Amino acid sequence: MGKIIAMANQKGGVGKTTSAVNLGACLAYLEKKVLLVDIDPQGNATSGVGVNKADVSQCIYNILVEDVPAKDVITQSSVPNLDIIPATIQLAGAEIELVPTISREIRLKKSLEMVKEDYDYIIIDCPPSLGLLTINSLTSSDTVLIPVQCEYYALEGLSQLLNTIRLVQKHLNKDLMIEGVLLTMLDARTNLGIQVIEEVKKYFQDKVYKSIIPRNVRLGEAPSHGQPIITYDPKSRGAEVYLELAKEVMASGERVR
Ligand SMILES: Nc1ncnc2c1ncn2[C@@H]1O[C@H](COP(=O)(O)OP(=O)(O)OP(=O)(O)O)[C@@H](O)[C@H]1O
Ligand SMILES: [Mg+2]
Repeated sequence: MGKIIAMANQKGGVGKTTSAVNLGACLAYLEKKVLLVDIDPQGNATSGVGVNKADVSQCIYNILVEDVPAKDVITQSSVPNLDIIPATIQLAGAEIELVPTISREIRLKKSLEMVKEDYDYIIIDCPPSLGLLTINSLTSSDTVLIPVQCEYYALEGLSQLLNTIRLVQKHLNKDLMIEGVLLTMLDARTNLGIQVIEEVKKYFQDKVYKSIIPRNVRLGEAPSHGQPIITYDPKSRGAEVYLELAKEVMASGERVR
């Protein structure tokens, strides 16, 4: 039975997609069967694993709004063991179209239940908002992984996210847990980064991963080649650290079980 992890933070550009793609690809590299779910209309996770959005005939929109079964939408990525439910710009309308529909918060959950058995991990790349798409993701998930960028105001907005998580726990998914907090884009040359690490650790304590993602040029380049870092440049520091993260995620799952 697969573990479903939502990669969420409503703040834009903190490394959600980079982490969803690269954690997913590293778990796949470690021989886990992984499904990446792109639920962001920007579709960056989709193109990040080598799927051309222009060639996508059905995407997550059709699952959420038209009840198309997930298995009809799942596509193979450029990476062995890594499948994807793609997103295209069509999804931009879903947030509004879903408002008057029945069971609008549990549509993704219902759909993923049908394929959960086929995977070890399902990773959902959320959009930068706390709207219905993110609510659907949190409702479907066993845990939420929160990427936090190592910059000034890193903790700003996190109380809103934690509040949304609490509301989802209360009304929609009582078993939702925090998987962990991932520090991203650390520039080790500055004192600021070190201060942010201390601040985030004070707040989230042992929930913070030991693996801290550095700012790494190769990580920024890989998406434009439609590849995760583990295939684009396996020897880069970015690849090493995402592989360490994948091992941490696997180890913590084993502790819980
Ligand atoms: N560790 C890193 N080193 C260098 N560049 C990075 C790193 N992580 C992310 N980036 C780059 O920073 C930008 C934002 O990252 P990403 O798209 O992963 O954030 P996001 O939280 O998914 O953004 P959004 O909220 O728009 O969905 C991208 O251009 C990405 O390639
Ligand atoms: Mg993103």
